[in-house]
Amino acid sequence: MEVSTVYTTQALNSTCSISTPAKTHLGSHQKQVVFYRRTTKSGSGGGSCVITCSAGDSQTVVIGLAADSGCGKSTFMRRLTSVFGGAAEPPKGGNPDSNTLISDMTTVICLDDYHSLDRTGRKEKGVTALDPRANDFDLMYEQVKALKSGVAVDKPIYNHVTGLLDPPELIKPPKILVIEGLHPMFDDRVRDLLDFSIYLDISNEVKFAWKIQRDMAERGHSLESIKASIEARKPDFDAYIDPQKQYADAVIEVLPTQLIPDDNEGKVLRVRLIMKEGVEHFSPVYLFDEGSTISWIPCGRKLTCSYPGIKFSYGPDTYFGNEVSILEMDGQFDRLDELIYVESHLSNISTKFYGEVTQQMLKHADFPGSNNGTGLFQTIVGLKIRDLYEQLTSSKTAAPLEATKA
Ligand SMILES: Nc1ncnc2c1ncn2[C@@H]1O[C@H](COP(=O)(O)OP(=O)(O)OP(=O)(O)O)[C@@H](O)[C@H]1O
Ligand SMILES: O=C(CO)[C@H](O)[C@H](O)COP(=O)(O)O
Repeated sequence: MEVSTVYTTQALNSTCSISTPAKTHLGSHQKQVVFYRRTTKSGSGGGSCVITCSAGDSQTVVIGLAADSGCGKSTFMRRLTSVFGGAAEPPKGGNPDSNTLISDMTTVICLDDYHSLDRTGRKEKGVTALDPRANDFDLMYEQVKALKSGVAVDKPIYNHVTGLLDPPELIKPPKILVIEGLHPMFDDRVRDLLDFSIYLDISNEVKFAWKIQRDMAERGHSLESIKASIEARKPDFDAYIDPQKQYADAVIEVLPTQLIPDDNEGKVLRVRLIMKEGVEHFSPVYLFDEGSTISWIPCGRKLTCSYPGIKFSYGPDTYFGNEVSILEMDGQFDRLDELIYVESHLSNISTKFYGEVTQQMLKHADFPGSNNGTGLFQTIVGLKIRDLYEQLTSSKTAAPLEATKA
């Protein structure tokens, strides 16, 4: 079923006038946001209008996090929001099945909320949720653009419990907006709104091991049904989700270990942090010496390692034609407090004090991946995002001063 709800865009602390779309001359403090009504099944109720607002000074920094379902987005988000301090919670007094998480600094919205077809609708049309035809990219673009410009929106909610589209919830523009889900970099208009983008690239073998662990243990699914669901999603995953990694500023790639020959357990992981060079406000992390090619086995007097050990690598490379730096960790930590030894050999990690990475990792030692490169690199990317946010916001406040000087 398609949806006939009208989604409005509300201005926060702003004066707005609504008109039909037209070329309008905007004052320097005015923002123009076009919002769309979804067309009903009969075709009525569609169209668009324009809201012109005098928005506040603060602008929202927008981060995109793309990954397939069950690939660690929620875990990554918990690590990221923790870097900014304060716990992230669903909107107070709202829909208990809301997918949104709000903390002092961040609002995380799940792009599943832009499914234009509910579960029955997808079944009727024979499309998966990964298919662009099951998602409303016009609305996603308009609402992310509005939030980025300081304008609140009524965002739809996709209810994962019922499989239905619930009435919308009000989202106010936060300091940092994270859009996480299947398609944050699919639509070029949405992609252009991102200040930084991350792709979690989990290899098929590892994805399968994680899904089995979660869906069999926590959701009572059978091995056969898990296999069937992964297979059914694969063509659309390959066509629409995976290609987004070429646009990401940072990719966390998770592969089976190379330290155990023919390992098929998926417990020990080789994790690669692929960082694009030349991204404004983001300088890649390095090991020992920037730009060199390094291989490092830190096990010994200062780092306890049991079989199969730990190996780090670092160096320049290319990825989808772009220059990148890649930091790799294969293996897992025995003692998390000894991570400080590794941390002290990494540079450009954007910590505010010595040992901050280790402190963050210890704080969330119970999160999945805390003993390997997934947790380590997610934490580092969280710190890099904090740094990017601080640079972006300080350059915005510094701009008028520079203008005065000139
Ligand atoms: N780094 C990791 N190491 C081991 N297992 C992990 C890791 N990250 C996630 N998992 C496993 O994958 C499951 C899904 O993780 P998470 O909920 O963070 O993913 P998600 O992408 O948000 O999933 P969904 O989109 O389905 O809600 C976890 O319950 C855990 O079993
Ligand atoms: O990929 C997904 C989430 O990222 C889901 O498969 C998608 O949202 C469809 O949800 P449901 O399982 O409720 O049908």
